[in-house]
Amino acid sequence: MRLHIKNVSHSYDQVEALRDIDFGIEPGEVVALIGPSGCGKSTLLSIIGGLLKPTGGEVLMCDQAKPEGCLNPLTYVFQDFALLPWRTVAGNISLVLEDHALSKSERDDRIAEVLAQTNLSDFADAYPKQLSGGMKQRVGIARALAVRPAVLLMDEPLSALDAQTRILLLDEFSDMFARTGMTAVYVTHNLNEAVRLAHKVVALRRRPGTIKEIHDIDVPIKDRVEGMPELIAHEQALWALIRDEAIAADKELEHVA
Ligand SMILES: Nc1ncnc2c1ncn2[C@@H]1O[C@H](COP(=O)(O)OP(=O)(O)OP(=O)(O)O)[C@@H](O)[C@H]1O
Repeated sequence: MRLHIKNVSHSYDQVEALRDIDFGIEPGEVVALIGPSGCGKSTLLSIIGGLLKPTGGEVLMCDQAKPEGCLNPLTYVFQDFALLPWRTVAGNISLVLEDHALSKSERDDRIAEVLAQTNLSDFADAYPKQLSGGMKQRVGIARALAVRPAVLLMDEPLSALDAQTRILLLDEFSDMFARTGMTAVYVTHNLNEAVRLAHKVVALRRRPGTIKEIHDIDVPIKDRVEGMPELIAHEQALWALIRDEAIAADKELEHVA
């Protein structure tokens, strides 16, 4: 499915969060949204996902192409996992399937499939409190994949995890994108994640959030490895783009605190 973010603007009462954001998301493309705190990344993701209606512009689905068996074209992966503690891993995944007309065996097959894809098959009956943060986020990914989305919307999915787990999951995300050719929008503060995962990085400036630059990364995702000179160069270029505003945003937050 191709999306067109067409002249999207959004204001929260007096706060102009986004102004005239315009870009396309092609099928199979991973787009990272980066920029300083408060530049409107999460607002834009919510608008793309249909959780928030923009005060100007629109998000167009330019075609209806969806993966076979797609139950929900736009699906979220949350920073804080958003798992129900009283449900098992399989039960948490089942939750997103229960409102759909699937037989029990179809549901069980889908659950088994996404558990296998996320290396969780042995943990189907575990409860969230028994899992590490990295495992919980794998469940978040499995739950999102269970509906076979056309576009995966990921809001800082690694930011609640410790450094080692981030490295491991970043490798897994990279494998997943390379293997499945999935379309995704990935919000992050972390430029290393952006250059490992994205074909296209949309850098926003703040007050109001506008596009500063759309930066293409033409290294195939399957060939990207940590520390690769091309990726380091892209990361440095992105940092040069947002550095001054990131510092300004940080000072402001310190001041507020
Ligand atoms: N519900 C809301 N009501 C009022 N203002 C809001 C609301 N949500 C966000 N804002 C404001 O809109 C602007 C953009 O916020 P948003 O959370 O989208 O930015 P962000 O880039 O995702 O920030 P961060 O990187 O810190 O998560 C900020 O100035 C923020 O204070």
